[in-house]
Amino acid sequence: MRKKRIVVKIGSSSLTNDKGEIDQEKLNDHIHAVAALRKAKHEVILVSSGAVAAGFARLGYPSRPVTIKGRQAAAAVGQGLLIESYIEKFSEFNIIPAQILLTRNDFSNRDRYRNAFATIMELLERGILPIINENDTVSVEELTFGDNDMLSALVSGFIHADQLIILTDINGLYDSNPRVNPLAKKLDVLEDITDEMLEGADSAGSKVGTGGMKSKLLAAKTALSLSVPVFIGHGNGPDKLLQILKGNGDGTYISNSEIGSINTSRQWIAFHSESAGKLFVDQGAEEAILYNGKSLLPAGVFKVKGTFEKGDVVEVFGANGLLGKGEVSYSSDDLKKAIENRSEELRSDSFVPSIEVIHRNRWVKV
Ligand SMILES: Nc1ncnc2c1ncn2[C@@H]1O[C@H](COP(=O)(O)OP(=O)(O)O)[C@@H](O)[C@H]1O
Ligand SMILES: N[C@@H](CCC(=O)OP(=O)(O)O)C(=O)O
Repeated sequence: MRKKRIVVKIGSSSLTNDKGEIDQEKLNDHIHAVAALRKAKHEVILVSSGAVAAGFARLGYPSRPVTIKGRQAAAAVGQGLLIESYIEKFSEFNIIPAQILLTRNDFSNRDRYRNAFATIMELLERGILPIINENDTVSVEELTFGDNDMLSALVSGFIHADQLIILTDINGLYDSNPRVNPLAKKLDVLEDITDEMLEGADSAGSKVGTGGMKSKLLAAKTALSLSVPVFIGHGNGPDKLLQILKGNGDGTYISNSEIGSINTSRQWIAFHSESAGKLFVDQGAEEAILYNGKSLLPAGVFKVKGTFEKGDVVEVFGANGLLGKGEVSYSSDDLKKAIENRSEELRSDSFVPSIEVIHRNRWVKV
């Protein structure tokens, strides 16, 4: 089998018990499976939850804390315990783990995004195993990824992974929550995540997990849009991840061969950038950027809203609403001037559009 780059996301329920401790047996199982993948020369990146679940008991909480500060304190204790266990157990296989803690902000800031990317690449090149978790201590609600499922999907796209494996406490996606509906049917292979599936997926998870199956489906949808195939399910033994890669996993496979890959800087524009302004374009421009793969030229822009600099990201609107986002080659002041000049020039019928407002390589449709 060709060497692959694989992101493995391990949920809290697959690492810890209900009492707030790391389940050494479950952890050992994952360690052996990751070591087997590495032995087969695949590159592995772990996204590991479990900090809160591994830490709350030591702080004297009877169950997963409900307050943000309680969860953050539990994560601060639990993350150390988790990494300690990973380092110790992986050392038996001569695998060196590296801890990476990220927030949503680290992705929306372009420099931090590039730095995180460069660090992960350097680690992989040196044969290190990156273990990523959300930086819970500084993540207030609006700065979180929502859950580690979405974090694993964004990381998979970011590093152009060949496969995202989401390990959880259930063997895949069912058409409704099987813990509530005993007649729920398992879905083995999917090409897309539909609204109906999202409705059938509960956001209630296990006692220690967050987001339930719904967050996994939303993550899978994002991974698919980034052209990364996804597996959701579980398994046992050192062979489980290799078997999943071979298509023999106990879970749901989600992939769509029609989706093309999207480069890292366009991913940043699509998923992480904050918009600094709005452009309104005419019908000709709409057709050019949506259907003909063209750059947006000043001639097609009739209104500019907001104050932005060259290099910022703006939203582009057509007659029926938002069309997409792109990086502008003009500041708002210069673009407004270009439009005003154009009106004057048009009157004299000699207007020649200068450089593009948004280059097609810096543009993503919604
Ligand atoms: N449609 C569904 N199919 C499968 N599981 C579902 C569905 N809806 C909700 N669930 C629940 O999602 C749980 C897994 O989510 P969660 O506890 O957040 O996992 P993790 O800790 O691995 O992230 C399952 O144990 C199951 O109870
Ligand atoms: N950063 C948190 C992750 C919480 C989370 O998303 O949990 P899960 O639903 O088990 O993947 C932790 O480590 O506890």
